[in-house]
Amino acid sequence: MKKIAIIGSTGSIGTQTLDVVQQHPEQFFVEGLAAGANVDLFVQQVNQFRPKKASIATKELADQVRPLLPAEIELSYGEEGLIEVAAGTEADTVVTAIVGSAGLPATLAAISEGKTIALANKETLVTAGHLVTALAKEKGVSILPVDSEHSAIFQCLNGEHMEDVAGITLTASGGSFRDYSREQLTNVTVEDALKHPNWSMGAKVTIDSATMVNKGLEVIEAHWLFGLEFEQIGVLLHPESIVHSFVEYRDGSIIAQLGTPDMRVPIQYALSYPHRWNSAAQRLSLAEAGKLQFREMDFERFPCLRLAFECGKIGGTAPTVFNAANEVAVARFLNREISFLKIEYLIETVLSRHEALADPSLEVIRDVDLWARAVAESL
Ligand SMILES: NC(=O)C1=CN([C@@H]2O[C@H](COP(=O)(O)OP(=O)(O)OC[C@H]3O[C@@H](n4cnc5c(N)ncnc54)[C@H](OP(=O)(O)O)[C@@H]3O)[C@@H](O)[C@H]2O)C=CC1
Ligand SMILES: CC(=O)[C@@H](O)[C@H](O)COP(=O)(O)O
Ligand SMILES: [Mn+2]
Repeated sequence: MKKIAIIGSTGSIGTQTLDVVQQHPEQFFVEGLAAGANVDLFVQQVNQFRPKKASIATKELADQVRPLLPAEIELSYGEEGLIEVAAGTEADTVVTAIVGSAGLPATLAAISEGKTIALANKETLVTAGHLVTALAKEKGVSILPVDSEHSAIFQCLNGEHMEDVAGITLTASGGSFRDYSREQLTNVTVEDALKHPNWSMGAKVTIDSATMVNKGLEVIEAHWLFGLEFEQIGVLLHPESIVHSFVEYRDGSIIAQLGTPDMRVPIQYALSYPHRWNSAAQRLSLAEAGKLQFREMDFERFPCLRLAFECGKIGGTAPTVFNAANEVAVARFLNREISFLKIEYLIETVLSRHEALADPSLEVIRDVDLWARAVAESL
């Protein structure tokens, strides 16, 4: 039986992780659940799964939910609560389903305690990939990808030798505005941006998908997860999201992973690895799919992807700034303070004011992250 803790249990990845748990109740014990502000769902989850420890975003929310939870459950809150759930239980695996670099301290704490990480929270690897991977190496901890593209690459690498890898290609749906010209992007709305063509996901990653920031974050995520140079990582537009990504080997062979777009499959694989279990996901019929389309990525149309590659290659604090500026820009767009196109303007402007620092400590990452957020708020 696997003991798991989930940070971000009330979100899209968190709830689908609990779906997987419900499909295979004999395989799991839920040790810890941490949520943000979705009180109703948090109370329901804690009462249903009876973790030993639970956490919610603030003291006020914790006071509000305490009477609604079984007395024996240890309830905490805030960043310390997240750390308690991620690192302070008997869980052997922590699913990082929280959004944003807010997940970094709890992820580092979980790794310090030797817990396997099922990583959905890509922002932690973007903002501090060198620290996360170095600590994981030191502690002998595996970081198993949940992100669909990285799960695909992980599956395609199974049993192979890294020195035989020529390169990998991440597929990109193109997001909500795939076929819009840049001119057409001028007046798009939040509602339009939230309509992803293939995946049902949280708001932030859906907007990231429309700006192509998501693929940029994923390129940097792949660099850290698989130890590849940025020159070995490509991106291809694939509107159907059926080929989840692929690896090219030095003999010219390409190995791809395919399936219908359903996050329960990569979530489950991170938890069942190295085994595979039954899944309720809809089966893929290639005959029904008929044609699959692939197109070259247009870096003029999607400048945030170009910026992400540039930041990844510069390294140090450049990806930290890219990520923090984007988090603020997306929040401001969702809050209807700025237009869609201003997201990329904010990222580019904040980056232009930053001189990247090499090999930053956690303290420097925190300071730079705060600085970038303040600048992005002020523009
Ligand atoms: N959704 C998807 O299909 C995919 C997502 N990912 C990645 O997975 C991560 C999660 O995405 P997704 O599930 O879509 O996001 P959601 O917005 O749906 O969920 C985010 C979760 O994090 C919680 N949360 C947010 N801030 C805090 C905080 N400060 N303290 C505690 N909990 C917090 C939320 O709590 P609450 O709702 O209670 O406020 C919620 O449970 C992201 O990094 C995303 O890029 C990767 C691949 C696919
Ligand atoms: C499901 C998943 O992994 C998302 O991160 C996905 O990648 C979004 O799709 P696009 O970024 O390709 O639009
Ligand atoms: Mn993805």
